[in-house]
Amino acid sequence: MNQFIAKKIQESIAVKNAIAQDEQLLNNIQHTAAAITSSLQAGHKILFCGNGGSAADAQHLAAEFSGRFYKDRLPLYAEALHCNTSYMTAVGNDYGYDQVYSRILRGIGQAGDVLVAISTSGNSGNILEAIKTAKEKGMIVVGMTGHSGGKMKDLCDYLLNMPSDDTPRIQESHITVGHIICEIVENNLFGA
Ligand SMILES: O=C(CO)[C@@H](O)[C@H](O)[C@H](O)[C@H](O)COP(=O)(O)O
Ligand SMILES: [Zn+2]
Repeated sequence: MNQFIAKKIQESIAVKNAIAQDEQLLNNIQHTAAAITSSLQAGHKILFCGNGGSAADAQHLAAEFSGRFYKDRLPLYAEALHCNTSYMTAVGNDYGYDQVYSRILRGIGQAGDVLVAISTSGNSGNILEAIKTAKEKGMIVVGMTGHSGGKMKDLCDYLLNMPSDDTPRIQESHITVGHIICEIVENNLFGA
């Protein structure tokens, strides 16, 4: 059993090592942090969405911005879109689950806001609909996906496609990269 556990840990490390050696992906992470910084500086907001574990990741990362990360500093405007269960159950029930994120974006999304769309497959219907609406609104779209990017591949302004096809390993890297982006943005806005 310990061998199995050690193998899983090595697999998680291998994905992170591959990110650290991928100059293009590192550049995309850097550019994403710059875009989020500029959006917040201009008074816009950062909205996150995902399903299952990626909803948890969306909520986790939004809270780093809106609550605090390393620094005791002003709060930043960031939200995860799934947190109102009355909204999610009503819109899922009345309009269909594919509409749950696009509908709220139609209400609150504004040009210049950033949507961080998290999907390991890149193929979840509600995430694809959210991206479509965000683009119609003039929002900036950051996609966090697995290696192929799925259908999200050509729809995002910034694609952070983790070099793995294994859902949990992709999610672990999304959180690592998300934390790094939070740290860069916090340093940009409040000093290193
Ligand atoms: O956390 C996990 C697996 O680690 C699951 O809850 C997973 O997030 C769900 O199956 C999602 O529905 C997968 O959707 P996606 O990442 O392909 O968009
Ligand atoms: Zn999971």
